[in-house]
Amino acid sequence: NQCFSAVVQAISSPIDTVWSLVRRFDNPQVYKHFLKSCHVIVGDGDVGTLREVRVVSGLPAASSTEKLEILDDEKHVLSFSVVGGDHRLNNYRSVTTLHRAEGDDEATVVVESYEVDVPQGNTKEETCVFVDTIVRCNLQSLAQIAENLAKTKNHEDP
Ligand SMILES: O=C(Cc1cc(C2CC2)c(-n2cc(CNC(=O)c3cnc4ccccc4n3)nn2)c(C2CC2)c1)NC1(C(=O)O)CCCCC1
Repeated sequence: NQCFSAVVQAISSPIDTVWSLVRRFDNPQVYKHFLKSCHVIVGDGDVGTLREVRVVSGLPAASSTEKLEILDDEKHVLSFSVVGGDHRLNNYRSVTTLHRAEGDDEATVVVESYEVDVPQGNTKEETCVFVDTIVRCNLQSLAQIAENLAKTKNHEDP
């Protein structure tokens, strides 16, 4: 019994700027503010890399072990799965894709879809609401950082 959903976020920043943030599997805490730290257990940041992330204190879980499944710099696709940790997100796997916004080269649309097992004692609906909320937070934070980066870059360029 799994739940599937997707979150879409428009970002006023060029696709390469947004991708430079999303593609860093070794440094997710740049925009995922529920994460306190991340360290790579195995690998060099390419497909197959394993990371351990620690969440900020005060949350029920403490850590999660995650594996990079897809990293495509041409198609702007990143996918990872959760393979361990002291939480209840079993068989979580997400795919994040970036798209140039129609008719605006300075804008990007991010689509993050995921699947996860519905935990014992929760409904499909509750699980989607729970995960959608976190993913939406992450993508809103990504938008803020990417838009700030785009401003500074434009400022530097003559
Ligand atoms: O952003 C993050 C960081 C992140 C990672 C984790 C867990 C260590 C993995 C957590 N967390 C999870 C928990 C314990 N509750 C669950 O397990 C859990 C699972 N089913 C549920 C279903 C319904 C209701 C409550 C549920 N409750 N305590 N803390 C958080 C807290 C909630 C804000 C944030 N993680 C994702 C990412 O994109 O990196 C996006 C979200 C999915 C995982 C990947």
